Amino acid sequence: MTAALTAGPVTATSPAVWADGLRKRYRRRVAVDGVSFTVGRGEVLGLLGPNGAGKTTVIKMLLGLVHPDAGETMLLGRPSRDPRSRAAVGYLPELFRYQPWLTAAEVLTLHARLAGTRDPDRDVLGAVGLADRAGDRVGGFSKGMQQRLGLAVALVARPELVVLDEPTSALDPIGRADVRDLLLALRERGVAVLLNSHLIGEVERVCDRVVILDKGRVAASGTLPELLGARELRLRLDAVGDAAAARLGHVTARDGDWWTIALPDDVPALISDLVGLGVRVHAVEPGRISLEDRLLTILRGNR
Ligand SMILES: Nc1ncnc2c1ncn2[C@@H]1O[C@H](COP(=O)(O)OP(=O)(O)OP(=O)(O)O)[C@@H](O)[C@H]1O
Repeated sequence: MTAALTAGPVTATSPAVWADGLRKRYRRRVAVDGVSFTVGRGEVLGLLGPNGAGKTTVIKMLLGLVHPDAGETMLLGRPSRDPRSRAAVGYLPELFRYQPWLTAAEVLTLHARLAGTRDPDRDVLGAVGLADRAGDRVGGFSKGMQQRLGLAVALVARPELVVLDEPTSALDPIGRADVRDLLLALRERGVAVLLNSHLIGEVERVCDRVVILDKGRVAASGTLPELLGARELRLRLDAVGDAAAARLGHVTARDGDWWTIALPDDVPALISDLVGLGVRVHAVEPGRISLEDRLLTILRGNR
């Protein structure tokens, strides 16, 4: 993997994140052990892995909050220690507290000034569903509202890369769906997102690519189709004669009335042929293993 990585010159097309051979040890415990990956511009990358896998440590090394023992990182085509790259990165830490005596609007103004932006995004409180709480003190916010504010802080300076460490852990289902829409809107605008989340369904819905960390190493990585394998079709059928069974092609699994086959090029043509051969078709659905199943298989195989 390392050989395929090239930081290249600083251009708008340099990867948003380039990490090569990151290592970190805390006393005798190896937290991160040779992690390399990239996040492209406008790409949403999910970082997955069990507790203690090293995800937060990787994020902190990328952002210059933890000094790596070895390895290199570039953000937006510049070394991560370069203030010009950091100014274009929005970060929502896993654990954070804002000054409880400030209002939400004041927190945003403060962070826009800290980021040195002349053009803060004034609509960002609306984007995270806090438009009507701008004048309220943060000390009175619920956990979920604080997390929404944290997201607004990460976005206020119009970043080119957003790093979100468990952004929805305190959010209700509607809040999670809002964040999902927000991430997809960011991607539309070409903003890159690095998302660390234990909510696998969420990662599966929004991420273009996934890196799975385990015991400080990359256990697997790839696009969802790469990780989840060939797609299949599940059909509930009865009255399947020999000719219909032959028409189904390669059957990968059979459980009573349920048949799982490799996804055919033309599903309607298959169904029409099956009906023509006297088959009763009760259900047709996509069959692909979930990211959760894949993750568990990878992690259990790694024990
Ligand atoms: N400041 C620190 N001092 C000592 N050990 C640390 C420190 N930070 C992290 N570690 C250790 O490094 C390993 C990786 O921790 P890290 O927080 O990166 O994991 P994680 O994948 O983010 O976990 P989680 O999903 O639980 O948040 C763990 O064994 C942890 O105990």
